[in-house]
Amino acid sequence: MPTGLIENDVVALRHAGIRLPDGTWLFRDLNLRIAPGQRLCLLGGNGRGKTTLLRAIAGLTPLDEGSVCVTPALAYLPQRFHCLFDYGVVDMVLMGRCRHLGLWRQPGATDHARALDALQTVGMQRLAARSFRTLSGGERQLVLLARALVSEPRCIVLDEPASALDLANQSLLLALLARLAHQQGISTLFSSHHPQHALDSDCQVLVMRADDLPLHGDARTVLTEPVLSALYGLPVRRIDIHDPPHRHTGIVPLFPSATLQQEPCP
Ligand SMILES: Nc1ncnc2c1ncn2[C@@H]1O[C@H](COP(=O)(O)OP(=O)(O)OP(=O)(O)O)[C@@H](O)[C@H]1O
Repeated sequence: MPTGLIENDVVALRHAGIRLPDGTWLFRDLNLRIAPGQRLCLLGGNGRGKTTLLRAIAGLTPLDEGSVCVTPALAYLPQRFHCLFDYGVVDMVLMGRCRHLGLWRQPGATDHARALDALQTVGMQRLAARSFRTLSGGERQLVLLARALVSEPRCIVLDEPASALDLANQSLLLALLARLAHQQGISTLFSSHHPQHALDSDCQVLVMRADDLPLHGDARTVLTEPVLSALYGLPVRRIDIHDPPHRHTGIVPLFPSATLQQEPCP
């Protein structure tokens, strides 16, 4: 077990803090434990520190205070991925096998089969013969998710994984993360600008607020209308929708521009 992790936890942050170059703290005294199969959605406005926190958990940004311990089997999906070389899609997915291959070993038939399986899981098997650089933003996000899957992770850290996905693929992503959690005990931490994703996934949330401590807890409890309205600086309503046998909660932001359009021109 890696030093600093308690029981089966895959992530442990203790009194974690990161300071910006101007001396202000992006977050401070943050304590967080992620257990196997736990899903945590990070919410917060632009520039609140979601990417920075996820990068710190992935070991890519150092903390200025406190400590972070993570499982060695952690996969990280960045918000944007610039590919220096012209890799094929399957080669890109196979990079996820590096940890299992060791130095100088080429991926074998089993690794290739796993890569194709993972592409199928994310609905991207039809792109197997393409160059990664030629893919659209959403296709890239899904291929990088396949790369994370073949690494056999215990925890996946995803920075806005749905930012380029259409509604069907957002649904596929959320269902996949839930399945990974329930069937394989894989934990996920993901950031989003869609509180709906946290509610629909019935997961935990960490709400990163300006000038206040983060709120942490069950999405359905934490994401009240006052909390959402304060977070985004505009009125936000929660609407319960009963679509038997399912119950959904919709999040509706009341954009001022919508009301302006209804006012008669002077
Ligand atoms: N190297 C840096 N130098 C100065 N400021 C930085 C640096 N890196 C990040 N920041 C600032 O830290 C803040 C948090 O950035 P971060 O990318 O973590 O926010 P975010 O919540 O992921 O935002 P978004 O939702 O827009 O992606 C931003 O104000 C950003 O400008």
